[in-house]
Amino acid sequence: MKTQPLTPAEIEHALTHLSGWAWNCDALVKTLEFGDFREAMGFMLRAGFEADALDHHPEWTNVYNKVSIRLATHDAGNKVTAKDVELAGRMEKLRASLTGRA
Ligand SMILES: C[C@H](O)[C@H](O)[C@H]1CNC2=NC(N)=NC(=O)C2=N1
Repeated sequence: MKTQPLTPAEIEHALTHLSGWAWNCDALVKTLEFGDFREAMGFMLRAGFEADALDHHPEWTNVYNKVSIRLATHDAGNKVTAKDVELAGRMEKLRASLTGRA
């Protein structure tokens, strides 16, 4: 998998498949909202295992039912790579399956 930074055009294209995600010129970012703290923790546990399996780890914070996520690749100068796009996609699938929302 490509680990050099993606081009702006590649990132913009990836975002068309990642509903609610934004690119802040360094990272892919999104704040996810769950029904309650327990549901947010369920997401973090599952997403954490996915991240570890990919050997690619998010920066994230949790406040009650919200999880704010920032995805960038340290090994690529803290820029967005295909690994960030892959992890964002896996997180979206998990979020949809846990919340029942598309
Ligand atoms: C040695 C190990 O593969 C690296 O440190 C991995 C671990 N997790 C990582 N996570 C993220 N977000 N970026 C990285 O460059 C990265 N590198």
